[in-house]
Amino acid sequence: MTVTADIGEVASPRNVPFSPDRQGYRVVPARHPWRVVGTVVAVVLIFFTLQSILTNPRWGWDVFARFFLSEPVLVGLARTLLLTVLASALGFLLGTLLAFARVSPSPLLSGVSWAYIWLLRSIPLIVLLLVLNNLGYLYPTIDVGVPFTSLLFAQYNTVEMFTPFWVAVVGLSLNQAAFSAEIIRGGILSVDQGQHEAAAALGLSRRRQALSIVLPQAMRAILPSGFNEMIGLAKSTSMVYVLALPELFYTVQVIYKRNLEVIPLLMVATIWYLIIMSVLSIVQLGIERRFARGAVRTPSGPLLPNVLAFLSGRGAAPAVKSPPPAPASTTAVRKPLVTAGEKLARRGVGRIEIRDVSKRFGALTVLDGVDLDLAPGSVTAIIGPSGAGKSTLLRTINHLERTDTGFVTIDDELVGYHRDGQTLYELKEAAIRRRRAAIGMVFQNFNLFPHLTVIENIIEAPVSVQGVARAEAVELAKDLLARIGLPEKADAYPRHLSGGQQQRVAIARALALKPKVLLFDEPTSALDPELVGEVLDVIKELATSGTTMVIVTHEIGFAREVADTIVFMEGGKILEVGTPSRVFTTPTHQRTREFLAKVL
Ligand SMILES: Nc1ncnc2c1ncn2[C@@H]1O[C@H](COP(=O)(O)OP(=O)(O)OP(=O)(O)O)[C@@H](O)[C@H]1O
Repeated sequence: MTVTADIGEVASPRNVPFSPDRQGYRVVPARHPWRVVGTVVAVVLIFFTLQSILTNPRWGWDVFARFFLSEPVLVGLARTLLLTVLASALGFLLGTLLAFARVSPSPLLSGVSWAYIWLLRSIPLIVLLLVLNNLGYLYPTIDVGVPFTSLLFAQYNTVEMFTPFWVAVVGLSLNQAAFSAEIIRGGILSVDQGQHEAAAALGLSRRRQALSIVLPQAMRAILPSGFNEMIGLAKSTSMVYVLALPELFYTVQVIYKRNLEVIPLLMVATIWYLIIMSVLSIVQLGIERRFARGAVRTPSGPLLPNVLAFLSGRGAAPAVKSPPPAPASTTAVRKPLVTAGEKLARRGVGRIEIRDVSKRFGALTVLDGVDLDLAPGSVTAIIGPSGAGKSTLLRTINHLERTDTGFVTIDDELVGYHRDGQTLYELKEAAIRRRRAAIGMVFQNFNLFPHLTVIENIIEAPVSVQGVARAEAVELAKDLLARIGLPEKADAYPRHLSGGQQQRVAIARALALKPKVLLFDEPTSALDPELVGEVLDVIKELATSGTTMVIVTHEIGFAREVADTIVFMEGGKILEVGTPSRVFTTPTHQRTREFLAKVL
């Protein structure tokens, strides 16, 4: 008996409250009559189109069948494929260099890259190919020697060297590079600034930052347009007919001019282009999945097993990695964060001296002659109203922010400069990076690398900056994960962790470099209130480790509990420094009293 009959006997269905415990409901899906009409129209159209194509003898399918796999067509096809592969590879390589040059701080590099892109995008491809084909007229020989002298090591005939095939490869690559450069630049710009900062704070070299951190993340934005370009290029190869180079399209043209079977031979070229584009689209799908690692909440499995599973009716294959198990209790018993031996090794290490540091952003003075001395192993909380310059001061300690005047030293070693008499010379990037490795930094937004697993995030800097062997770094990372209570998350991606867990991993990543000094920039501001506790617990434990710690925080209760020194800042100046008991109970400065009255 259906419920409709049942309800109908008692009252109208509208009056009857829905009762979930009733059995026997019949579910009727919503109807979409226009969807049905659309499908029928589409099927009819496809049927008539196919029928017309297959039954009209003028399409000449017998001629098509004769030439589809003929030798000249296959040779032309191979040439088209070779041109596409070579020009794509060279074009994307040059495009990547141009894109990095374009975003570089050097105005010269950026300008040259801009000019190249502007010029090559403006010149029609056909004109570029014809100019390159006439290079022999402009420069009959290519000379290798010392310019402005008569010293000549070798001389080549331009026409002999620059065959139509190489003219095509060079022309297509130069053209492709200009378009790919802008696509790659778009990808680079789509990577969050925090990722660059985290990579710099870990001391990764520029090359490593570009290849391991920025490009893999940029690929997600680059791939769809990049493949579009590649598909466009595969079709643009037909333009090299102006060089009389027999690629696929030129070959079929030559044949149909002889036998006058225009349509069947155009179909030969069309079907081959369709096949090339389909293969490229499948490759694109596979590569896009590869670079989606860590970027999606529910990763889809590998492409091929999924397709096979779908075809055999078994549904989708499981994802690359099974979702991480339920979070372990943060209160579970775990190893101490820092061992007694490590505490001993840190004794007397990590003295910070900040001298007369000033910093302006345009007309705004953000730091105004700041002086501060922090003892080895001390824990300092910097508090103050928003915009006081707290984060900027913290970032000058590891030279993420350059000072306008003044300097910072750690254990008497200047950060970011070397001194010669009364002059401070800024160090080269590589030297700054080496010194930065001694200063760990934890950011408000965690800034974990989303495309790397937890363990890969932690070992990245020890392996690439400190040259630790990978196996050793993995052991150390696993040990750190056990100490922060996340041993089971080694292979999870950051996106699959809660905010609190991500921040704990970020702390482990900073600790992996065994830093002398740890900087925390509002480490709990981006967390839900219930997750704050688990991060603060880890920081509290670190506070007893003998590592010098500087924490910018709005958590006044936490600052009081964990810090041995409180620094109150406002308007780019330090107004008050003292122990928590003194600053919180008897602040000497009027502004500190007003601030604490508001936040306590
Ligand atoms: N890169 C920058 N360019 C221009 N102005 C900046 C830059 N970074 C910071 N500022 C400005 O410098 C001032 C101090 O910023 P900072 O982030 O150091 O303050 P804060 O005390 O940490 O504030 P909050 O507690 O809100 O984070 C602010 O007015 C900010 O707008």
